[in-house]
Amino acid sequence: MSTLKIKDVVIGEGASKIIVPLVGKTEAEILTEAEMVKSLKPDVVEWRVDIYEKVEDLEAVTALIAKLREVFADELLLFTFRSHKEGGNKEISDAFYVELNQTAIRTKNIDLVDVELFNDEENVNTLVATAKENGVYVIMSNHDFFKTPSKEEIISRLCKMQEYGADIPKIAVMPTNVADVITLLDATNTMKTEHADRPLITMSMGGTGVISRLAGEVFGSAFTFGAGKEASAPGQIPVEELRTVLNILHKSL
Ligand SMILES: O=C1C[C@@](O)(C(=O)O)C[C@@H](O)[C@@H]1O
Repeated sequence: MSTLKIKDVVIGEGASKIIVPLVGKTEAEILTEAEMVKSLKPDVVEWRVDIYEKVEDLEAVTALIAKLREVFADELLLFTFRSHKEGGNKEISDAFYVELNQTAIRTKNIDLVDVELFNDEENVNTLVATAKENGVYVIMSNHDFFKTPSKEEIISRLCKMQEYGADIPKIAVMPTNVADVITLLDATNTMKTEHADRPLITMSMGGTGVISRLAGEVFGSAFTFGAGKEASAPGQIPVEELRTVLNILHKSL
């Protein structure tokens, strides 16, 4: 597996890097939250644009991206529209999903964009191509908020993301028992050692899955999401606590 360097962040080496989501609804809330999140010194800040009240207004989205870029001049900025079917807040058409993400990419004010795997193949290809043309990195993602697919299925989805040209494949699944968490960790380790030629992000959500958010350096997840003002998914723990555990693990390895 090779590492990926974006600005000063070397991904896939050392302790898992920390991504903190912004989950405000209004511009004022998002900008206040941004200052608070900046003080937590994240490696990456994820703007969950599906929560923004004006997500359907491309001019408003573009203007807010520019303001977030000013706040996060040094951190990496990740633009994510999480669709309703994958645990997000809003339903939009496929056509608008492409338009929204292309608009964000073309501002060149973001470093990374989230593209969901389970989309029309042509749309996924279009978004990957637009990102590459504009120097924006793609995190390709898939979420199952109800269950954990088999190890083979998890690996097959992550491999499919590599085939699409994703810079960082990502999967988040929900465990219904401890064995499911082990399945996710086992799939991550096998992916890392046998299939992946680039960094990955995996997590098992909810309380039972928290170990997967802490032990990425051991099993092969290059990033972990920590809660800033508020968690954006079940199982995220506050950044300060997360960093403490990541450092303990890193020193032991
Ligand atoms: O895809 C992910 C991962 C996530 O769902 C989590 O479980 O930490 C949180 C989301 O904000 C992010 O877009």
